[in-house]
Amino acid sequence: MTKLSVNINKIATLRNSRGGDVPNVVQFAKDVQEFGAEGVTIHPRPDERHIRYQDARDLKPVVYTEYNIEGNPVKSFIDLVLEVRPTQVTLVPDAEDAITSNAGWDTIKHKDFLIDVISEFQRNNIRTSIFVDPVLEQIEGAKETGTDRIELYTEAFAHQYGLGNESAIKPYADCAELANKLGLGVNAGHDLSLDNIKFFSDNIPGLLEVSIGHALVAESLYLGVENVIQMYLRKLKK
Ligand SMILES: CC(=O)[C@@H](O)[C@H](O)COP(=O)(O)O
Ligand SMILES: NCC(=O)COP(=O)(O)O
Repeated sequence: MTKLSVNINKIATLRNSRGGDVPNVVQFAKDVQEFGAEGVTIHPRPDERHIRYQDARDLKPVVYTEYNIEGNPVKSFIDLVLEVRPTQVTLVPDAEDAITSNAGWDTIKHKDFLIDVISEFQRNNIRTSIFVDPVLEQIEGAKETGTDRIELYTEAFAHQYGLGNESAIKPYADCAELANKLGLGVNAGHDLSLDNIKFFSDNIPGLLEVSIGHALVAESLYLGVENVIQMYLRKLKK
């Protein structure tokens, strides 16, 4: 069974755009779990433009499913994760000015750094995952770092599948197979959506978890807007 972890970064983005506390990210995390989500993911960045470090702390007591914190392991991020102690930390090599994550780790070049950071988290009983492109050498490199899991970066698949290219699944399926063989758990995320998730999960062996945020929030808007407009109209009726 593949677990669905809901990335709530976009909820924080919406909140921050008005400066208040609407929508409330803690309440949202409680609600998505009530609705069946099997995990909550956040991706705090150093500029705190969406999820803030304080949100990570505030969410800890309410996330009773899997709590996954993603991010680039700069010192402030490492300190935060060690303080909050989520179920899982996912290491992502995103530049500070990147709009969103845009590449996986070079697990060969950064092997020593990753070994150090991963062992520190594991000593503190935090499961580790590292964000990787679907390249076999990178999966072999990931194994060398001692990580518990990998997260396959699915942007390329999502883009190609949207254009009708089903063969874009192949490198992901091959990498998942290799990871299974090497004893690495397999997660996946980025641009997964209602359109592509079934095909993706049907074709990836041993897929343990997907984290989905951007599309899930956009889809929730589209699928909820009719209901909300009707509710307003009912309240406006004299
Ligand atoms: C690693 C990954 O793909 C996601 O964490 C993604 O970066 C979501 O973050 P944003 O919501 O900030 O785009
Ligand atoms: N790890 C991927 C994630 O958390 C969500 O990415 P996206 O669905 O917002 O692209």
